[in-house]
Amino acid sequence: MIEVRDLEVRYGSRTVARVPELDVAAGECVAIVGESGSGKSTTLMSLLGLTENADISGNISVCGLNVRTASPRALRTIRGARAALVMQSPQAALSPTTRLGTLMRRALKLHKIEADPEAAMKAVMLDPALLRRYPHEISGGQAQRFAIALAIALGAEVILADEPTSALDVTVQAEVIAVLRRLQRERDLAILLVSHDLALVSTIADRVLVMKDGEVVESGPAAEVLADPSHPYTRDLLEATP
Ligand SMILES: Nc1ncnc2c1ncn2[C@@H]1O[C@H](COP(=O)(O)OP(=O)(O)OP(=O)(O)O)[C@@H](O)[C@H]1O
Ligand code: NI
Repeated sequence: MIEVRDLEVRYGSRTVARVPELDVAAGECVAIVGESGSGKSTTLMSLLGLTENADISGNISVCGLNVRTASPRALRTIRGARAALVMQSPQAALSPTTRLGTLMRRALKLHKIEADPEAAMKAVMLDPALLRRYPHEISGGQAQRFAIALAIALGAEVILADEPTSALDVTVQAEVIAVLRRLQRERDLAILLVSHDLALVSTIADRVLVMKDGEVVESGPAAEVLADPSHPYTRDLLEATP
């Protein structure tokens, strides 16, 4: 579902992310971990062509679409429905004056998809009654789960999730991860997850990429990398994990 080769993202003369190889198959979860500023979000956003003012080179394919050469229209279809982005603070991306239910129905109509909003809410363990609320009336974790519910309703095949980096949000993250994990199994979703939290990643990811200063310093099966890290940086990251 995701195939990346020789990706390089630059802002001006500065290379902020270099990813030689990144593949995510259906039903698989790949996590990008690394400290703040290591290039995780930049990598994720570049996969949907959402990095503004960045110079990008390399090959990016998402749901079979060549993201770098695709028409704006083809890109919109992928972004809106087939590959869903779950952001660090999804509330900011939702219209503040529109109820969640209206938002979901509009998105379904736009993509000409028939789905039951209440069933989608239940699939992410949210009370369907929340559909009557406005985005500012729900918590950050609920907003992230709503973004996933929206993706589910639209029939997304790929989920790109950028986890909150605040240490205070651990329980919220665990909630969101639990939902993703179940959906991955039930719906054969391809998940690319960005996180700074190795403990969390170890519970869901099949494979891990460890980034530092824009470079992938280590990658491989999650169990192997986390049990026996070969790079000193990964060892430090693990030691810093409670
Ligand atoms: N629009 C931009 N213009 C210039 N530099 C940017 C831009 N966006 C990000 N950067 C830089 O790219 C680097 C990587 O940022 P990125 O947001 O990808 O890190 P991250 O690993 O996601 O960090 P965090 O865990 O804090 O979210 C940082 O040094 C950041 O300052
Ligand atoms: Ni980030």
